[in-house]
Amino acid sequence: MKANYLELSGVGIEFETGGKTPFRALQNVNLKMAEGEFVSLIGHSGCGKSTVLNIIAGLHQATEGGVILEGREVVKPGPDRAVVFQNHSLMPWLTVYDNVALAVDQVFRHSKSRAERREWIEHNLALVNMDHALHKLPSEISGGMKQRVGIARCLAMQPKVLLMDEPFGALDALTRAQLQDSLMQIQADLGNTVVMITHDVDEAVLLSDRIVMMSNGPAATIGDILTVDLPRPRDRLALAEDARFVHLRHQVLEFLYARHGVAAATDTGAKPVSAARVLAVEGCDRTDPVGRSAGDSRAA
Ligand SMILES: Nc1ncnc2c1ncn2[C@@H]1O[C@H](COP(=O)(O)OP(=O)(O)OP(=O)(O)O)[C@@H](O)[C@H]1O
Repeated sequence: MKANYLELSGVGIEFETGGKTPFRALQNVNLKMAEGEFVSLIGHSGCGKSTVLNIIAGLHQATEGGVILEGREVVKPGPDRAVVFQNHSLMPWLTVYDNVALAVDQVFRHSKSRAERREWIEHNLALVNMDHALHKLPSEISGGMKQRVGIARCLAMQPKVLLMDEPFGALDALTRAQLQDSLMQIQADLGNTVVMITHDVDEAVLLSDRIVMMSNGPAATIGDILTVDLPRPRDRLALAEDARFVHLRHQVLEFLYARHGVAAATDTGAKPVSAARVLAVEGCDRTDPVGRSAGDSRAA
């Protein structure tokens, strides 16, 4: 396993706003990831998580600093980095099989025979338990199933890094839990290097090796990094009662609410809400969507 497999050094970005002053979204973001590591990005809405992911994906260019993947600078998108978005991005006119085939043909047209590609597509759909629906159209399967196909499509490209932008954010709690378990199993089997954005504190602790907690923007940066040293495989039911899990969860909440309370609270001079209060209010028994307003359609 390579230690500095993916490295962000001194990453900053300014966006043109149309006015005189550009908007500085990120400043001095530094992160080194090992091969096979699972890292979650968490932070309040609008702090810059997707921007970090897009810079790693090569969809945005950093204004300062840069990203090195396996010794090479990332300057544009490439098949070595696959992105899973919150809402599946399947082609509605293609079957489940053909949606995955599109990506597989692009990457393996010259290196795998037609029969090998067919086997590979079916194998990846089996990994996410979707091999029973090869010939269905996206409109004929559920939201969770579509998301499974999106994940299979990314896995089938054998990317060096899997980038996931709130992959389970739009799903109901039961489907989300099933997909989290599938993802843990797949990562245990394949050893993928994963960067995942989430607003769900429990999800971050359950899935990650490390949780990167971002400060509020503008000029957001990494505020702290929490190592999740819970042994694998992880069982969600057992962990719910596990003192270490509860402690890690509390540390994330402490960062988000006590140390980096929402901007509205600090702007008005009010004290940020304490993690203890959040836990007390929520009864400490549920997932904590971060930085979502009541009107936000993505709220869990
Ligand atoms: N292309 C762009 N042009 C101008 N500003 C942008 C652009 N993309 C992002 N921003 C701004 O940069 C900041 C970070 O946005 P980003 O989408 O990365 O946040 P986020 O943490 O992923 O938010 P959320 O959790 O709500 O998805 C925001 O203030 C956003 O308005």
